[in-house]
This record gives sequence, C-alpha cells and structure tokens, in this order.
Amino acid sequence: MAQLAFANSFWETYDRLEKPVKAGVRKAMAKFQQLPIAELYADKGLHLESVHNARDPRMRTIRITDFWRGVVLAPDDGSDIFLLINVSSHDDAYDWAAKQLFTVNTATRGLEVRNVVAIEQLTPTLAAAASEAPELLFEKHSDTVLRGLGIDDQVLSAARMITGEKQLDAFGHFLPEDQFEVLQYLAEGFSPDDVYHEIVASRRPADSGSTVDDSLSMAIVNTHSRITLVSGPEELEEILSKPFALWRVYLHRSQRRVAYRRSYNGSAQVTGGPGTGKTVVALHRVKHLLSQNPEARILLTTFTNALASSLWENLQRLLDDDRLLDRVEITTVDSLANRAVRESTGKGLAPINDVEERQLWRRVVNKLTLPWSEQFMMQEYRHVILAQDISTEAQYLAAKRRGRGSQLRGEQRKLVWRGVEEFLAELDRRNNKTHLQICAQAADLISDEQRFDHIVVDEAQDLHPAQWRLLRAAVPTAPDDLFITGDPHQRIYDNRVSLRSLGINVISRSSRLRLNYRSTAEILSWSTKLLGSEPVEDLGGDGSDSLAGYRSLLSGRRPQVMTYPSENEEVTALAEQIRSWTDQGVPTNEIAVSARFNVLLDKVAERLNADGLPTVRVKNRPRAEDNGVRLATMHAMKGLEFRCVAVVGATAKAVPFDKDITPEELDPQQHRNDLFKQRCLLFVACTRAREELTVSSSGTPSPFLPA
Ligand SMILES: Nc1ncnc2c1ncn2[C@@H]1O[C@H](COP(=O)(O)OP(=O)(O)OP(=O)(O)O)[C@@H](O)[C@H]1O
Repeated sequence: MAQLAFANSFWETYDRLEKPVKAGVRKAMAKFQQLPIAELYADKGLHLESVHNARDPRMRTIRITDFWRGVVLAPDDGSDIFLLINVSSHDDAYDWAAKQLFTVNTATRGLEVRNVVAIEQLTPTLAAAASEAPELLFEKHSDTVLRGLGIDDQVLSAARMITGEKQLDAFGHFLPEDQFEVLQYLAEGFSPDDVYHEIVASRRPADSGSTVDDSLSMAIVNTHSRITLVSGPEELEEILSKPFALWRVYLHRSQRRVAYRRSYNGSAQVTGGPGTGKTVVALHRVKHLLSQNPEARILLTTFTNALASSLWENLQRLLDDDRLLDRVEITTVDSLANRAVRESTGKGLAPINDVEERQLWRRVVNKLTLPWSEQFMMQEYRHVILAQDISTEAQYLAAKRRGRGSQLRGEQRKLVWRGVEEFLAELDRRNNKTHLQICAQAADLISDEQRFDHIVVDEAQDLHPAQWRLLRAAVPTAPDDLFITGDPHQRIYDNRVSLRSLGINVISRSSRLRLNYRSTAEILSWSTKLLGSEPVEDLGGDGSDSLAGYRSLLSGRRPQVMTYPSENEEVTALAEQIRSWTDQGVPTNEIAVSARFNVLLDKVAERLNADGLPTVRVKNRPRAEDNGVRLATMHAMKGLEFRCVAVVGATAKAVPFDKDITPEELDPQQHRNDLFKQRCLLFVACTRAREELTVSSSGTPSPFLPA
C-alpha cells in the first residue's frame, strides 16, 4: 500500500478550494490509502498520469474534478511514499509540474524543489548583470564552503553571478528551499559556521552508519519542516477536515525562518501588516524555545485577556504536551504586573480603568482651574511622565517631551506638575492606581523567582514604556531574551517607545513578514488606503515603517461601502446583509459587526435578535464554537478574524471622534498622532475580514474612507 505525504505548498492552496473540489481531494487521497501501487496507476477515476516533457520524470498529476488536478511526486526507486504538492486548475497544474525538479540536498538530506526552467532562462540575464557589477554577493565564499553547505552545481553557478540581496530575493523564489536559505543567511553576513549550525546541523538526520539512504521516501521523512507524512486514514481525515488548525502547524518559509532560527544573540523583532502570521510565528517561537530547553520558563504575553485566552488555546494545539505547556505562562502585561506587586507587597490591587482615570483628571483640571483639557493632562502624564519614569518636579522640568508638539515653559510645567501631584494624591486617598502605575511599580519590585528565561510578546505595538520596563526587568539580558512581534500600523493606543533606551536592542535582529494569509487582496488594498500617507513610526522608535511589498494571494469581492439616510435604515440593511451571509452558509460565529461605540452595538443586537439572529459580545469572551454574530467595538477587534465583517457607524462624527482629538492649536503633533490613531482603529477593524467586508454609515461618512 502507498503512503501519502503533503508538501506545505498543498496547504497554501487547499483551504481556498471550493467545497466540491475539497471533496474531490479527499476522495483521491482515500484511494492512495486503500489501493496497492499498481492499482493506483490503473485506477480510471484517479487518472494518475505522467507529465509530458517534465523535467522531473517522477512528476504526475491526478484528477480531482474535470477542472482541477493535483500535482504528485511519485516514487521511482522502489520506495512507497507519494508526495502531494498542490492542487490547481488543469492547465496550471501541467505547466507548473513540467518545470519543476525535486532533488535531495547533499547537506541537509531534505527534499527540495526548484523551477529549473526559470533558473536556466534567467541565468544569461544574471550573467550579463554580473559582468558589469563592481562586486558579487558571494565572492568571499569558496566553492568548497558553499558545497559544504549543500549548494549544488546549478545553484552554485547561479549564486556566483548574484550581485546583491535584492536580486537574490527576486531569484530565490525559483531556488531549492534549503539552498536559498543558506544563501540568504550568508548574504546577511552570517559566517559559514553559523549557517551550518543554523540550517544544516539542525535539519540533517543523525548519521545511522556508513551508507546514506538517498531514497525519495527517506528524503521526504527528513524534510519535517516542509512535508507532513500522514500515518493513516484517521489522521488524513483529521488533517483535511481541519486545515485551519493546520496553518498553525505548517509555516511559510519566511515565517519558519524567523520562528525557528536556532538562536538570536539578543532580543529579536518581527513586524508585518495585519494577517501576515505574526501571532502564528510567536507561537512557533515558543515551541522552538521549548525544544531547545524543555525546562525553560517562558512568558507569552499579549494585549488583552481575550487574546491571551486564544493564544493559550492555540499553543495547546501546537504543543500537544501538557508538561511543555506548564512551562509557559500566558498573560497580559497588566496581569503580570498586578501579580508581581501583589506577591511582593501582599496587597491586592483594583486598578481604575481609562474612563475613571479620565474623570479623575477632569476633577483635577476643574479643581485647579488648569488651562488644559483633561485629555491633555492625561496624555502628558502617560506619554511624558510615566513613560520616562519621572517622579520629581525637577526631573519633569528637565525632561524632553518626546512625541508632544506643544511647548511648555517652566511656569507651565510647574502648573502641570501641581496637577500631577493632585491626581496622585486623589488616587492615594482612594487607595487606587492606574494599570500603568502598577506596571511601573512592578518593574522595580519583580523578584528573581518571578523572572523568566524567555519572553515572547505579541501585539507589541500598543505597549507603553512602563510595560516595556517591566518586561525588560522580567528577563535577564541574554541571547533569546525577548522575541517581539507587532505592527506599528495597528497602533490604537498611541504608545510610542524607544526600545533601545529601555535596554532592548533589536538592531540587526529584525525581520518583516509581507504575505497576508487572512484577507483577500481586495480587502487589503482598500483597507490600506484608510491609513493615509503619513509616515508611520516603527515599533522600536528608530525610524519609520512601511507596508511596502505587503500583499495577499487570495482574491474575492471588493469591500462594499454604503451610506444611509438614517441609523435605522443602516441597521435594517445590516440585518439583511447578515441574513444573506448566513443564507450562503457562513456560520454566525464567523460574522462580526464592529462599531466605534457600544450604543450602536446595542441597537444592532436588538435588531438582529428580533430577526432571529443570535448575537454575542466579544468582550464576554465566547468560545470559538459558540453560536452568534460577534459584536465588538473597534478596539475589541484587535487580533481577531472572521470570514465576514460589517463595520457600522463609520461616520465623520465617530471616526475621528472629536473628544479623542487634541485641538491642533493646543498641540499640532499630538493632534496628528490622535488622528492617526483613529485611522489605525478603522484599519484594524476592517482588516479582521477574511472574505467579505462592508463599511456603512448614516449621515456624513468618515473622511478616512477611501473615495
Ligand atoms: N503559513 C501560513 N499559511 C496559511 N495560513 C497562515 C499561515 N500563517 C498564518 N496563517 C493564517 O493567517 C491568519 C492570520 O495569522 P495571524 O493572526 O498570526 O496574523 P497576525 O500577523 O498576527 O495578524 P494581526 O496583526 O492582524 O493580528 C490566521 O488565520 C492564520 O492561521
């Protein structure tokens, strides 16, 4: 009986197939598990046939439906594993299959694939460019060194003509996977020894004796990172019925590279637009760190409790081992701080929330008749005083007010400081603190027993400097201390930091992910326009970040943007839209409605419930399988995803919301930051949609909506 293995490229295509095509795939796969090899070839329905003019004689295609074919690599050396590579339309399948060549890497012994036709066609162009280039990318490495890292003849002669990293990136797409990765590492300045440890040593199977088994099945078994071997019909059924969970298990090359780098000589950072798999990468990094040291204590942290619960569920799936899971603490930074303070002082804390803090500032402003708004005071306290851990008037008078665009003279600063003292005294009287104050206190108090060996941070863009100080204090400075993922385009709390000034240096250990796996290209390109054209400060405060090269391979319907004469009409149209999604078979738990404010969500809930559509508030942390259309404020949409999303109430009054915007005359810089924060909010809400997005308003639409 044959065995079946799947290349990662298969998963990238499978989940996008329509249901009948998926059923066809399952039927074909079942045959591989039921029939002896000779009968497979004879089976009329499967139609396992060779590819005319294929560069790899083992290449075959199978029939899935009249229109779709699967591309398969068939063993010709007496071994019995068939590798399913992808599923595509009839012509694409034959065209692709004819050009590819699978080979076994001499160093890693893994199976790799190259587009041999493209390499041959592009080589003369490379040669022409190389003859005029002042230097070549790999000239300092000898052939012997490159061969020792698994580079074979064809790749070696191409590598010898490559002039720079950009050219390597463009060409790399056609090269065998392990060899391309070796070249990327060398191009980034890693020494051949480091590359050997990073790629070859970690992938090469332990030598079992004097003879090397170079059969196709052995190469398949050796290629864990790119190929899954399926043991039996139950496992196959489980895999094919839950491809969504599989995405968490099979990584794209660019993701695998950052998640499974053996070690970073310090803190590392991964950025990327929405849906590029940063959370997935963070989870895999935890898995990798545990594989390096199963005794390590790891903190995996994120922004909200809801996201922490979802990280826990996914990590459980990924590790599937309770002993390893026990080594990982998953919590928000605020909860970590609360616990550290409670354990050190023996006192429980009930921090006040943002709304209460704002009210308190209003009282302070009124009591001292300060010439600034409560919002200005609250921001000054957070972004200047707490951010720099300022505790005396003298420190404040001398402080740089980074990120603030207004000038405050000495007398004015003294007045602000009086306000701060009043605010702190009032908190003391109430025996209260803010979350950020608790983080600041925890950073000073955290004890050795409360420290971790590694910290992995997801949604890092919204952490405040006080929270970073706590994280810095919670892990000793060492290789692999902090692994940080985030997207500055999704900054919805306007917390800006200079990571370097907080003792976190990610320079030369930063990577960017560019491929979006969540949304269609139509949703992405429309949503990206919401951000406008202002440069975006990067995660660590060292420059700007951009979404250059950010893309999706999925395609679908363009987002629908509607304006209604009244809110009632908008909500009526929303109910119809949701009904049409459920009629098309989208389950209610895969549909979300998001608004800037809860009042509109209340109205939506009332209307949908009256129409017989169940609803659930995201803030009540429903389980993934719970029935009901998800209702969430734009803030609560962070980190989530749904097949269909309706953003409602996107009016000029709600986004931007006046009260959240510092007047330009008071502080032009803060004004710009506040406006950008609101753009980000809309961007976050819209980029949660996987397949369909509608955005509606009644009255004047938000000025941020693209024309
Ligand atoms: N290699 C992959 N192949 C297929 N799907 C993937 C892959 N990596 C991630 N995904 C899927 O893409 C979606 C987005 O991933 P994830 O939530 O990790 O992205 P993110 O970058 O953290 O997003 P955001 O910043 O918007 O929260 C998820 O459904 C995830 O399962």
